[in-house]
Amino acid sequence: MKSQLLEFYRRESDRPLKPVLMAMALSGVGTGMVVALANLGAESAQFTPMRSALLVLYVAAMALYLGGLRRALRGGYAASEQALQRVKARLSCRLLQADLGYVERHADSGRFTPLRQDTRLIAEAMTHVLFGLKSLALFAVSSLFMAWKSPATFGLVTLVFAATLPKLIRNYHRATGQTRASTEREGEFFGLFGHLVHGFKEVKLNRARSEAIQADLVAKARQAYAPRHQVNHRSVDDLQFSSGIFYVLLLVLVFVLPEFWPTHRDTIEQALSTVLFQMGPLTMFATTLPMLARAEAAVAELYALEAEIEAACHGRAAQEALPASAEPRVFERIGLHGASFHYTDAAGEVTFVSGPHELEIRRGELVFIVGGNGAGKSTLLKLLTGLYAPLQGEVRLDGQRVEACTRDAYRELFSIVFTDFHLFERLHGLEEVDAAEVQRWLQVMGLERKTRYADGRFTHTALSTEQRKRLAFIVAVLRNKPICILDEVASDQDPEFRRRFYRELLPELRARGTTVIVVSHDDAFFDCADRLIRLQDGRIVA
Ligand SMILES: Nc1ncnc2c1ncn2[C@@H]1O[C@H](COP(=O)(O)OP(=O)(O)OP(=O)(O)O)[C@@H](O)[C@H]1O
Repeated sequence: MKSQLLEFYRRESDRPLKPVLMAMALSGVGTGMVVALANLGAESAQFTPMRSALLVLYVAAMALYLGGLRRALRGGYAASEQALQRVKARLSCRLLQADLGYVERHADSGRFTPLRQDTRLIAEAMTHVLFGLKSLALFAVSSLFMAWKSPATFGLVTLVFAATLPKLIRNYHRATGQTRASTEREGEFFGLFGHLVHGFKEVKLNRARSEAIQADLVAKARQAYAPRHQVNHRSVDDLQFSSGIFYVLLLVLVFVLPEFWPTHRDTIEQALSTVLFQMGPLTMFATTLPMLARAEAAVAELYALEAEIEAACHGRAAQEALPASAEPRVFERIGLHGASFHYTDAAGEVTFVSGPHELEIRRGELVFIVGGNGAGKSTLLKLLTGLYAPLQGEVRLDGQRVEACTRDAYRELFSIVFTDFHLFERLHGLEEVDAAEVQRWLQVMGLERKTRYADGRFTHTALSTEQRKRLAFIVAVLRNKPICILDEVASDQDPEFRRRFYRELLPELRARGTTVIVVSHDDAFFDCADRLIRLQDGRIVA
């Protein structure tokens, strides 16, 4: 039986798994020997050389048990933690290489919940793997003891065990499949739960919406529970079946066999104690199976997510730190030449086409992109900045086509504040920034009494939406990139700030050599731009 879980630990960790499993198996053997030797020792109270030998063996078995357990648990936990840390790091690094479209499609869908939930399950599963193995080893030792004490009973137990095992294995595989189905449903539940948290204000204000969401959440939770419920039921059935069959066996041994086979009466006590001795590990093993099935499903889910992210990377190699020389710091012009992009819906139908565009922006320009809502301004920016690869045509930097292999470096030209900007907790990548410079910008933006900059972060970010947008603007400016893109940064700011933004801040940025591209609806300030680019229905019209 091939276990994806064991394969996962083996593949993802440097620590060899075999010695860990071996140590746990030996620990199980040690436990079995301790119990068997105690049984043998109890047979006679006389001090004989035989009893002394048993005592020595008992101490050795105890050492085997304790030593094996320590080695196995320490090694096992270390291997599973290392494996998970490696997979989490790999997945997050690969996600950074994935297409923006893929992340946009799944951002609110709960698709990334396996990273949190499944990794926890896999971490916990190591304990179940090890104790399951220990139970099997213990079962094997007790069987040997039984074979020695009562070969007939051993034969009977082996027969029963052989008849039971295929059913347990079949159920184990079925449980793995059903747990995966349940995980998918759970992802949908967490997706909706994320929406609830983000849209909490709206939900709070509207009873009908709140009730509908509640009903949807309950339905999704129930759908996730249904397959898991079946798995749980079957595991209880399995447990009942495997222990029940042993009780039947006991019944046969104690009440039936002696009637037909009188000599069996002499060994009945021994047989009885060894069968009872076997029941513990077997029951323990049966209880670990559902947990292992869940972890197997979690591994499959995690690798499926990785394959999906990998596909969204389109064969791009894992990113190594970009050499500073690869980052274009100086340019003369960037442009779109016949470049177009489109969105599709779930059925693959095109829902919006941006382009084809002919556009060139020169170094030092202050350009405004204008147009109605949904005209395609943000999409054009994503195309221009290399966040979306053109589906047709090309993006050029100083006349050179930007290829898949140079797109990462090309993107380094830009710092951007999008309309749906995100403020990270720390100013990642700005560790060397001059604190006095940050303070100066906080003053310029009228935020000096609202927050401070310390230890690589703004001390207080629970500000109004527009104040947060000003912080995002500061971060973009501090990045000091050749091109700064500001998507509707000023649209909802107060009139005085808006005036300063268009009349003072933008010219200041241009004066220090930054090319500035601004998306704006503020027609009162269109005169500030060197050039207007007007969009309508995804096309540049002027
Ligand atoms: N990630 C996306 N997936 C699918 N369709 C999208 C996506 N983003 C935008 N669209 C669609 O593309 C069209 C253009 O959107 P875009 O955001 O580029 O317009 P915009 O001019 O920036 O709008 P606004 O002024 O309202 O911000 C819209 O019809 C929108 O529904």
